[in-house]
Amino acid sequence: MTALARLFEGRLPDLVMFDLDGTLVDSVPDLAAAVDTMLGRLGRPPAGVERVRDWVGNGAAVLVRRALAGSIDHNGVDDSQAADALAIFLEAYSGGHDLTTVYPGALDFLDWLQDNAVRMAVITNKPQRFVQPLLDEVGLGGYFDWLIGGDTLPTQKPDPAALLHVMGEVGVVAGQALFVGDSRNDILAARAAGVKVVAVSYGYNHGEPIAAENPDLLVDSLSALI
Ligand SMILES: O=C(O)COP(=O)(O)O
Ligand SMILES: [Mg+2]
Repeated sequence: MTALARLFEGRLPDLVMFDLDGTLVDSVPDLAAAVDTMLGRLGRPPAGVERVRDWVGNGAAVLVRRALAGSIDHNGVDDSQAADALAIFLEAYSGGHDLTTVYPGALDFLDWLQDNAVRMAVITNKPQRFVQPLLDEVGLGGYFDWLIGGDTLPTQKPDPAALLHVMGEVGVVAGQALFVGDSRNDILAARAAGVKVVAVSYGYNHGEPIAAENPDLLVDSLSALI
């Protein structure tokens, strides 16, 4: 029996919901480039990929505020400057996703789920407008029936609303659904929705080991779930 089937008492889940950044794709090089373009336009020094990696996961507005603060704690950032900076960032990030890559093992797992008629969704805190274009650019455009961005619904992860929304649309109960993610927000959202959660060890999670959040399963590659 596969590690995944063990979580579902011998069968496969009917629905697998995926986080995007840090789980399916390594998007930080493009996000960091857009952050650094924004900082440069404001006359500030670049942040660089390593720092931006720890700031991703709460959506674009929070990423920009963290970049302006130079730290994960963005209290004290001026709201109107943050709004201006966000507009610059969104424009810069619209330039494409040339530096974004699919993680090893992700494509194999998606193909395997598709072959087994498992329904799939992406639930990300990334703004909705970037999700389909990014998936298309990296060759993952054809796998998902539902794409929920950080601004699609009134709340974003760790709120479980997006998971509950997709589960309702598919008509799948919590016990037959799985969430796969890289960060604390993913685990909190999955737990709040009552669904099992697999974490990947290679993602972002603000520089903290995701094992500390006690996922139901922790894998170094999505191909380990096949
Ligand atoms: O903060 C982001 O934009 C990325 O979020 P994700 O990890 O939920 O895909
Ligand atoms: Mg993520």
